[in-house]
Amino acid sequence: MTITIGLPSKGRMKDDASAIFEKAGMKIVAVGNDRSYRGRVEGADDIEIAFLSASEISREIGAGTVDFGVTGEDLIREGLAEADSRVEICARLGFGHADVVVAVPEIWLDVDSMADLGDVAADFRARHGRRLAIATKYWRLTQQFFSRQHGIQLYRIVESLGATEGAPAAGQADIIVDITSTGSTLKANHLKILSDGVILRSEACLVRARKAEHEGNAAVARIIEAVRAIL
Ligand SMILES: Nc1ncnc2c1ncn2[C@@H]1O[C@H](COP(=O)(O)OP(=O)(O)OP(=O)(O)O)[C@@H](O)[C@H]1O
Ligand SMILES: O=P(O)(O)OC[C@H]1O[C@H](OP(=O)(O)OP(=O)(O)O)[C@H](O)[C@@H]1O
Repeated sequence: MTITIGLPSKGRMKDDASAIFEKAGMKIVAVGNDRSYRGRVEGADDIEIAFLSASEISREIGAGTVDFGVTGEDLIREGLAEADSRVEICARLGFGHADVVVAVPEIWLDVDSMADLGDVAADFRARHGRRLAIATKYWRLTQQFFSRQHGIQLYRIVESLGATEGAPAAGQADIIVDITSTGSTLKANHLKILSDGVILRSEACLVRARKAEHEGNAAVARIIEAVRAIL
């Protein structure tokens, strides 16, 4: 069986992901020229590398078209329903740290927690004639956190594909759910994170598609062991 590993082809995780594999004794070499989206591991003919974007990796692992991948936990949990039954997080890799958070305008002085936000959502329609609007690209995580974990049902999600932090000032939404690492984008947009508003602490992970053929496969076990050994 050939084992396919999805690695980031671009973006902030690209270099660190390749470096982890190299450190673990799996040197990645491109097949063909530098712009090729296929690679292999030196000395391991049974491993193939597919270079994909971080969010494609999450999707392909869910579909089982790659066996392993390196991507952010946020993209796994946002991209896949019932993620834990479909994929295994084999290792947390120590880079690509970012938190998915609920942030509200700093001037909402009496809103500090999800309970406070629940109160605001409950009488938002009476006060403003519409539901509380949340700008985000994290639909699934937002719904799980608001509806299932906090019992907040009265809101509307406004899809945002970029510059999410600007949505409240632009009047497109009231609050946001987005990723933050240093916090400087939130600050620049006068937003604050709620005290219990961290939905997920994400980082880059080695993720495996749960497949029957992996059971008892020595090469699969070796890849996991090699990566874990250097962390
Ligand atoms: N400051 C940050 N902003 C956004 N994402 C970050 C940040 N720090 C780490 N990450 C993580 O990086 C991953 C996304 O990486 P990147 O933005 O490089 O992907 P991408 O190449 O843009 O993918 P795609 O084009 O498919 O969206 C996510 O898992 C995210 O959690
Ligand atoms: O907390 P901070 O350190 O300020 O980082 C957070 C910001 O960084 C990312 O945007 P980026 O500009 O990287 O663009 P992208 O979302 O298109 O990757 C992310 O979407 C946030 O807006």
